[in-house]
Amino acid sequence: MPAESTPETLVYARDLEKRYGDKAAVRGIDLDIAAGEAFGFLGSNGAGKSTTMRMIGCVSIPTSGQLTVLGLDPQHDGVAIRSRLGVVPQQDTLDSMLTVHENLEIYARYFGISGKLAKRKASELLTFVKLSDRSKDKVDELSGGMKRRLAIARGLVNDPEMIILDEPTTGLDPQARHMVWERLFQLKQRGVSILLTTHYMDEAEQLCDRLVVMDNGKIIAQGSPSELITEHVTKEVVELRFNGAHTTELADLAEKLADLDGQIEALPDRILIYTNHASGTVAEVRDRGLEPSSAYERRATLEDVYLRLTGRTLAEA
Ligand SMILES: Nc1ncnc2c1ncn2[C@@H]1O[C@H](COP(=O)(O)OP(=O)(O)OP(=O)(O)O)[C@@H](O)[C@H]1O
Repeated sequence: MPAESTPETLVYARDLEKRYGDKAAVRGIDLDIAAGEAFGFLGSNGAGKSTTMRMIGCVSIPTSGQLTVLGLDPQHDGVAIRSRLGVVPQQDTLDSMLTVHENLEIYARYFGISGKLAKRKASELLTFVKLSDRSKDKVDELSGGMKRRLAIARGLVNDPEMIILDEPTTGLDPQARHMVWERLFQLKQRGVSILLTTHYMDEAEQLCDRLVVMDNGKIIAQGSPSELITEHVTKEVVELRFNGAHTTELADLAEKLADLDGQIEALPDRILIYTNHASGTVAEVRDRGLEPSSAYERRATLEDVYLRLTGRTLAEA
């Protein structure tokens, strides 16, 4: 165990790298994730989030660098680490031939839990993820959100100290997402550490104590959601839209605002003004002869942080 990794350190990484042939998927990242944290990996497609999670989950061997998980070395103690982790992969890997209850019961056997104990555990977990009334149904009869909750229950079969979730709410409708979030809040309250990847800024803001923003295999920023916002953007944002105006026209309009107190960002469909004094900004815009078709003030979010750091919105990435 490296000197820097303490019993409270769940994940410790230094200069961690993963290459696939010539392609570097993860390019020398450092991580210090403490027990009890909800820790997020935020970034666009191909940023390296899943590859990092796979290394932490001991299913992918790092090409170079240092990595310890729960104080152990994944290359030598993979089995011991995995027995203490819960993993909820991005792809649905539930067994559609089995019932909801059987999925949990049979998965429990991989961890040496069988018989009455496995049945009891499956029932308890179905209560936890609010699927008790569907326990005899086949998995295919569940909605996407229910399947995701079942996958979370399955990841909890071995009472893990840490659960790893790869994009837990991608593709779910808002109500289903909230159900998943609520279960994850509950888990956190029970002291389970949570690692998750997400494309969703609101998810990261809701769930994560700390997070890293990844881009092109590197960590480009890290901190709590509020630290990231304070460090990289202003408190408030004014969003301006101009009927029918797109990239080129908006870039021209943005130039007329260059002397305003704030940073101006022209997107393909709107102009953003980052400022600490949103009130009064729209009047100043009008003073310069510009008439937005809509203007509204909001607080800055992680989406703004991502935009400032990469020059792209996550939707464009
Ligand atoms: N098994 C593999 N073989 C070759 N290249 C891979 C492999 N797995 C991932 N990559 C590449 O590594 C890079 C990082 O991929 P990764 O899946 O870690 O990104 P991600 O941030 O999780 O993206 P997403 O949000 O789409 O899941 C991508 O360019 C991807 O094509």
